[in-house]
Formats: sequence, C-alpha cells, structure tokens
Amino acid sequence: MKIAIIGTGNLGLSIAKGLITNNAITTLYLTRRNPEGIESYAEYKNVFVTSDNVEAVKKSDIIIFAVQPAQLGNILHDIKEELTDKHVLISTITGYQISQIEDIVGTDQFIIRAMPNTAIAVGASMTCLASNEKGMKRIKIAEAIFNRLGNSLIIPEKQMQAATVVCASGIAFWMRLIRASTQAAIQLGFDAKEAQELAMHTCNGASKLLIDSGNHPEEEIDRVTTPRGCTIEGLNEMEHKGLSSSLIQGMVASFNKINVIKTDQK
Ligand SMILES: NC(=O)C1=CN([C@@H]2O[C@H](COP(=O)(O)OP(=O)(O)OC[C@H]3O[C@@H](n4cnc5c(N)ncnc54)[C@H](O)[C@@H]3O)[C@@H](O)[C@H]2O)C=CC1
Ligand SMILES: O=C(O)[C@@H]1CCC=N1
Repeated sequence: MKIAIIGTGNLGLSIAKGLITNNAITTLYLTRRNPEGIESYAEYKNVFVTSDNVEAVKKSDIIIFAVQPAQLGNILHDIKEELTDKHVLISTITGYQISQIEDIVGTDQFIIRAMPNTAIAVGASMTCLASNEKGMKRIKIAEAIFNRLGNSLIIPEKQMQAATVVCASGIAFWMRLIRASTQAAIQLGFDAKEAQELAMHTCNGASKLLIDSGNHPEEEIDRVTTPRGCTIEGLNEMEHKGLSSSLIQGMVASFNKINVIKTDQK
C-alpha cells in the first residue's frame, strides 16, 4: 500500500511506527511543517520525509490526515486538485465531520474517519471507523490497515465523539490508573521499577482475561473477592471514594470538551 501521513506529530508518528514495524507499506510519505525532527525515518526502506503535502498525495493512494483540527481545512484546499479516484482519505481529526471534509473536496471522494490511539505504534490500537457513502466501498481497506495495527470497529459517524473519549483519550485514562497503582505499590514496599512492572502486567492480565473469556468484569471480580477478604475491602473503599464515579464523570467532561470544528479557513 502506498500511504501518506499528512502531519507526522504524536499520533502520525505512532501510526508510522506501527506501519513500518508491521511491514504494512509499499511506500510511506511522512509530512510535517518542519520535517527535520523526523529525518531519521527516511533511513527506512521506501519511507520518504517531506514538508510537501502535494507531492505526498500525488505519490500515494491512502492519505491519512493527523494534523491539529484547525490545520486540516487549509491542507484540504491545498491538495484537493490532486485527488483522483485512486485516493482514499482517512481523517483522524477530532471533531472534524465528514460533511465538512466533503464541503472542501466534494462528495465524490472515498472519505473515512478513523479514531486510533497511540498504541498503534506497537500494533495494539483500538480504532473506530466511519465513512461517507462513497467511502463504504473502501472501508475494508481501512479495516485491513487498522486490524493489522490492533483492532477496529465500524461505527456510525455520530458515535465518533464518544469513540474519541473511550479509545483515543482512553489510553491516557488507563495509563493514569496504572500510574496510581504503581504509586500504591511503591508505598507498599516495591521499588519503582518493580512497582510499574507489577501494575502494567496485572493490567494486561485483566484485559486479556476479559478479552479471551468474553466474561463481564464483575463475573471475574467475583472470583477474586474472598468473603471478608482484602479485595472487597479495597474495592469498597475505592468506591466510597468515588472511583467509578470519577472515571465516568471525567469521560463525560472529556466528551463535552470536543467541539465541532468551524471550517472558516480559505
Ligand atoms: N495524539 C493522540 O493520541 C490522538 C490525536 N488525534 C487527532 O490527531 C490529530 C493530531 O494530533 P497530535 O498528533 O496529537 O498533534 P501534533 O501537534 O503532535 O501533530 C500535528 C503535526 O502536524 C504537523 N503539521 C502542521 N501543519 C502541517 C501542514 N500544513 N502540513 C503537514 N504537517 C503539518 C505539525 O508539524 C505536527 O507535527 C489531532 O487532530 C487530534 O485530534 C486522534 C486520536 C488520538
Ligand atoms: O486530547 C485530544 O484532544 C486528542 C484527541 C484524542 C486524543 N488526543
């Protein structure tokens, strides 16, 4: 696959790492305003680094946009004359609706929205996908790319805002919980490195157990909570302090922060 990533910052670079490590490219163009910081990626075979978005679009079939929301409009205006029927446009931009992309490039383009997270760098992103009507014909290509770099789920576009919080921001929420667990482990006597190892792998195990068994978390928790034991004591104390409630409220606050981008450029 000939892929271009327009905007190789935090997310774009994570996608690039995933694509390169998983051997998922024929050619890969990486663009950013000041490409010096990612020059080292040009050492990989068939990877090209440039600030020229038009060149990247001309030389690629799959165009992944990973710029800040306010930057997308101008970029679409710059590249729209180069778009042909070979191109599939994949936008990871938060709050930027498909209809707003269509307003600039037209409805006769394959347009897909993708919401990955930074674990795409290690092939472990949960990525949600939605498309315009024409893009349905190419959604399998997007699925193939993102399934190679983790898991994907096709959703209606109206759920993209929620998917952004649960999956894209979600990885930060889980990492904060891992950090808190690490801090507790240090307080309970482990050194910092061991503490993080215990927290990370326990988190991984919980996730794998639910994925492999298909069980509800509470069914697995029931197996851990010995009556009058230490686990239920800890869980109840956490709930008295609002663990579930604060996580839910934080995710709703995150959801409410996402605004629909105003397309007033050019
Ligand atoms: N960071 C994350 O974990 C996630 C981010 N997103 C979305 O991805 C987008 C990018 O986010 P980040 O990577 O965090 O931002 P970032 O600021 O780290 O990266 C944006 C990159 O775009 C480049 N850029 C700016 N103007 C450009 C232009 N005209 N041509 C080419 N490159 C240009 C910048 O130099 C920068 O490297 C945002 O819209 C965000 O909502 C979505 C899911 C997860
Ligand atoms: O924090 C943000 O706004 C972006 C979108 C989801 C993850 N990072």
